[in-house]
Amino acid sequence: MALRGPLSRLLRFTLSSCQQNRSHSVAVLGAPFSKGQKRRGVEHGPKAIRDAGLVERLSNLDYAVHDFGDLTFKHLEKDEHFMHVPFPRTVGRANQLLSGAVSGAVGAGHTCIMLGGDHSLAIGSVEGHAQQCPDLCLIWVDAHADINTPLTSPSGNLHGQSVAFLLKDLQNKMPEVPGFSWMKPFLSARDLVYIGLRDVDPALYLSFICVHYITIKQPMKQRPIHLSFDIDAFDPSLAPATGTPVNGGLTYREGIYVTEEIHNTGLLSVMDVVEVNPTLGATPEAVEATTSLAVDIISSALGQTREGAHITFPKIPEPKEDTELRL
Ligand SMILES: NC(=[NH2+])NCCC[C@H](N)C(=O)O
Ligand SMILES: [Mn+2]
Ligand SMILES: [Mn+2]
Repeated sequence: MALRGPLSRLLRFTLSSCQQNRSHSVAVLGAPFSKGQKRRGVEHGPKAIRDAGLVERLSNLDYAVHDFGDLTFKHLEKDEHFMHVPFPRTVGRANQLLSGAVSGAVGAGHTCIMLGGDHSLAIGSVEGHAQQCPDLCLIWVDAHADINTPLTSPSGNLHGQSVAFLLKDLQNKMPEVPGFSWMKPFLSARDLVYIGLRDVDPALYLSFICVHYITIKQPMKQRPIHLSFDIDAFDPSLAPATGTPVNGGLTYREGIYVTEEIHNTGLLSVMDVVEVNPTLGATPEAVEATTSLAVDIISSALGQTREGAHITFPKIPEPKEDTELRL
């Protein structure tokens, strides 16, 4: 007999791996991968973000931090271009591996932080998340919409196409890309929100309008959130060590505001932080600024506040006689 009513709702709530212990347990997953674009160095992102003190900062926020280390990705030998898209099978395989790892981490009850790597990794990260939480919604913070298809992409780079692999709405616009037969698009455009866009390719203008139109008409409900944060959403003066910087980006305050508000929903389930490329900073300070910014947005998405801890005094302390200032 199928359960109905409050009990079945309670059981569904209790059993959902999307809800378990989320607030106290964080999985950190490194994805040192750069083949979704042509500038090497972004594979050093996970180490650079860890070296900027990530695990310590999260532990100070009272999380049990489980650092699962870095995934090992292979470059596949026979991996010819598909149209003008480089390394399709290598990118597809890397994402398949990442998908399994993210699914495992979410299934085990952790909030998962995925450190990239380039933004093509969002394909596997969101797919793996959706295996556990099919009702997730996606918040994409980025200078770029990353919604090109192989036919519209000016560069061929897969990091500019991740969203097109995920969206059901673009299914009939996508050719079959070798390396991706393990997945099917599953996300609806109404479950996607963009923040920070300012370099949108002309060919994808129409689908972009469609995403926004639907999003505004149907605001998101209480769903697990996948936050995919491309560090180039920030202004290059704040995050210079990245492959495709665009002027006029988010200020520090705007970026922290976004992550604080996402924390306040209590629904953050997976966060990607991608496109930190420590080999592209002009100086060590430029690299340090970018990596510590990455640590700041992760900490803020996990509950660090700018106002400090709230300590409530039962009675407001008053100065005693002998603490008076004597000259
Ligand atoms: N994840 C990124 N940084 N993407 C940059 C994409 C740049 C350009 N729109 C392209 O398709 O090639
Ligand atoms: Mn970008
Ligand atoms: Mn991106």
